[in-house]
Amino acid sequence: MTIIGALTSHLDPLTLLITVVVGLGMYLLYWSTCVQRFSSRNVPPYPIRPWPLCGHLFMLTKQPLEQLQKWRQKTGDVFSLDFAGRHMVVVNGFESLKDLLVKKADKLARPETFLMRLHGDYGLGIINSYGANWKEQRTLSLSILRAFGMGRNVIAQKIDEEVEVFINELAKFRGQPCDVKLLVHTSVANVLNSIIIGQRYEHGDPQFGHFLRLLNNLIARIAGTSVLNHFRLLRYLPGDPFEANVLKKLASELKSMLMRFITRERKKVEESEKTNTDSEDSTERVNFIYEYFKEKKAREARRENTRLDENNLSAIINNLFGAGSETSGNTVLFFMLHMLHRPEEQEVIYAEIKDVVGTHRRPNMQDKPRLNYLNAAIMETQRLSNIAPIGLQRLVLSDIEIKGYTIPAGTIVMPILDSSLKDEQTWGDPENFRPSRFLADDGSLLQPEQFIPFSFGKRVCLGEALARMELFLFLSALMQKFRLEQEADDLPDTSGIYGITISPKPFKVRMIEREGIP
Ligand code: HEM
Repeated sequence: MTIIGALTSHLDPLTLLITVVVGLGMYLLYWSTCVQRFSSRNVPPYPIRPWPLCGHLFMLTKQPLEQLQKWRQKTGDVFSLDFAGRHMVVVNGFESLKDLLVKKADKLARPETFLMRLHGDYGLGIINSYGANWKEQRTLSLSILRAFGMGRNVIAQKIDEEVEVFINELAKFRGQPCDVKLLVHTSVANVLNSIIIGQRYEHGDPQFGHFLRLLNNLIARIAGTSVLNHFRLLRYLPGDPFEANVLKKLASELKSMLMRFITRERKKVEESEKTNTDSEDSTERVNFIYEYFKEKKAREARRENTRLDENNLSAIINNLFGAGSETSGNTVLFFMLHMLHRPEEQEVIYAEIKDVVGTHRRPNMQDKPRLNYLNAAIMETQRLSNIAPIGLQRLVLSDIEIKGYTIPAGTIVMPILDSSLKDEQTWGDPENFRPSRFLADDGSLLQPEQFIPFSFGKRVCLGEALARMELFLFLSALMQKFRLEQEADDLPDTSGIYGITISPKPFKVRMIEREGIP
């Protein structure tokens, strides 16, 4: 719902008038101090004069990336925007992004959003925290995930279990046109279930279905409430026109579901301590929550000062599900879309798999270094159809210099990852899907430093290794087993829909089984 729609349908004329007058007065007051504050400093310029009250906010609604690129051409790599009185700075281009995200990383935190305030999780977990707490939570989370990926590689095993179900479910369509979105997202969420809570669910399980609906419902509503980040007064409007209370209810239901798993695993750790039965081989034991508690207990036993606790753990689980399901799922879907557009690329990938792996077994992680064309096609999907093109925002803690401009403390910075992934000078023809750009003349895989779909610096995506493994195992099995064919004469569009991440528009595909694949 638009602001105007929400205001007019929920307020009587007098309240509306008072709201407008008070809002305007506050804005003018803010604006005059804002102009004074910035006029004396070397801050990045505006590309265009901001509108009263909302600044540039509503100039960015429909195709934000395209608009940001137009402004970049006019103003340069680094420019300012005004979001309802809040100073924002947009940073483009590989060198400026590196300066910001790698060299100046210590002077950056995350800004608090309305949603974080609603959840009460600003400063908790990984995504929304910074400083010492972020460091402790991130370091432990990463080391748990790394340990799962080492030796017998529990993560690869868990993904492979899910891949088998995924492939069998796809085969059930028997080449009929199907919308695979739910299947893809369910499979990817199930990988996270296995890793985080230690159990997977059957597709169609009512409890899992409820969890997925909650998560999707929550994610779908977040974009609608983002206006509240900038117009704080609107939070107090009667009638909940932006559904903030619905969001709060959904979030607390999700949290209490997760708390049940947290309690279960805490009890398991306490039980195993009492009975001394913590067997290394127990696959049931291998889950993120259990390992987190085990480490918490160990630090407490050593009387270390630790911030490991249930509030941080619950925030981390939210972070992992929030950041880890849509992202990988949408990348799988974009890959399928690009394959539909390019039957000839499908045949190259299939021939490579047939040559390296054969058709008697599914590809595994040992095959990955030898399936370079497939790896290049996955990278090209992530470059061209990046699901997080605007990156994650930063809050500047103390003044920094980028490209000769001063970005003052308190500013929110938007790092535009797409500006590196689609840079014409780097890629030549950035708008074309051309996997061979990632291959050297001898067929080996290139890793250009400008390829940053997972961002870079100390805040680089925590799930990068997991996501790469998922993408490889799901997509190699998919390309080995099926040829993808379009449903109708018109090929589905490869452009995305803006939300929390970029997702493909709904499409149908025929999954045609190749001969002789298990
Ligand atoms: C194709 C899949 C994925 C892509 C493209 C992706 C991309 C990103 C990007 C661009 C960021 C922002 C980094 C920054 O702030 O500069 C990020 C952060 C993060 N991602 Fe991912 N991600 C993916 C999958 C995953 C998965 C599978 C997980 C975990 C299960 C995950 C967990 C996280 C977390 C926890 C952060 C916050 C890191 C921090 O603030 O320290 N991501 N991701």
